[in-house]
Amino acid sequence: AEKPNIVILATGGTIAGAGADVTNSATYQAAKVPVDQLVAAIPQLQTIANVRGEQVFQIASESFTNDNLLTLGKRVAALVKQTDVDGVVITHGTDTLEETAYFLTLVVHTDKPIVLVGSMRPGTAMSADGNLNLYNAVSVAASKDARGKGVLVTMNDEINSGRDVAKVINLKTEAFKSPWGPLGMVVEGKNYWFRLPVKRHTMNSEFDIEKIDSLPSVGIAYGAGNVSDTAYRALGASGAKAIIHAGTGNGSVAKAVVPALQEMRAQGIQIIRSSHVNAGGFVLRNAEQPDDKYDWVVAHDLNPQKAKILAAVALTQTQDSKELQRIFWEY
Ligand SMILES: NC(=O)C[C@H](N)C(=O)O
Repeated sequence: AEKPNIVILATGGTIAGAGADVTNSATYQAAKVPVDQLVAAIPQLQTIANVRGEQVFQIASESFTNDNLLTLGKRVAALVKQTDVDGVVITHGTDTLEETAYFLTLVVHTDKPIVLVGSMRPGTAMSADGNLNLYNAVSVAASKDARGKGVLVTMNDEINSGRDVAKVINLKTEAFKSPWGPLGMVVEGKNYWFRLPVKRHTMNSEFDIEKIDSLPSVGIAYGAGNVSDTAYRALGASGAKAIIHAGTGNGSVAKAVVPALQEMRAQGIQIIRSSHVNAGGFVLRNAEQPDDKYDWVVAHDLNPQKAKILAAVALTQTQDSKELQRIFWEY
């Protein structure tokens, strides 16, 4: 049988990082090694697929911007339309990998596998995790059984849904978890699936990267004890079209913050309540705050940074808070 054709789009991150010494697992520079070198380091890739690399960016992912998301999204969308491309792998820093994975889930219309991958240690370190993660990513992207499952993330032998996976711990190689568990495992080039995403994604999404040329500004402000409304008001004054409340617990909002959010909603800014609890928040309408009365939106199970991505994408299409809430339930 002919080998599938896989394109690796490289964007930087620790998987392209380099340290001064093999003992440097945490002290290193991200985004140093070019994609051809990453591919050449794993000759076994060519036994599972015809692999070629493209350097899209060379940046640490904490510096990803909306422009980077749009450029990458448009490149992925163009590639998956090509009959000579069977799957796309994206090497990415881990800090915002969960945002890019969700963004692509929302805006790229394809059933071809799109797999994001990073590493927690640079390739120069002892027990570097990048090569195995990348081998796993290519093997998942090259397999027919990965089709139609939405954008995927392969880290630490797990296959997670790009929708809900998040970086939950730093330094450890077991850094990525979904609150609802992995979709499967990849072991020695074979996939073992256990569940499927039910939220709308890729080919069933109403959003399309080919129709999106800019994303509105969406800000995140963090709830904690003794919080004031300063950050919230500053975001509103800076022109944010939506504010994600990274709330305590159930997305609860401190008394000191509620009036500012009511005022900003009256000015047309969307207020979206999410939760910053570590293992996965889940915010319900009218629990903790009267969302119907205030015309606020809840982020469902999306963490604040994923809620930011969905809000930005949704606001390219609607300014209606009820529509926005529908979208938050469906995606
Ligand atoms: N492990 C990593 O990739 C972290 C790095 N700061 C990045 O996101 O680019």
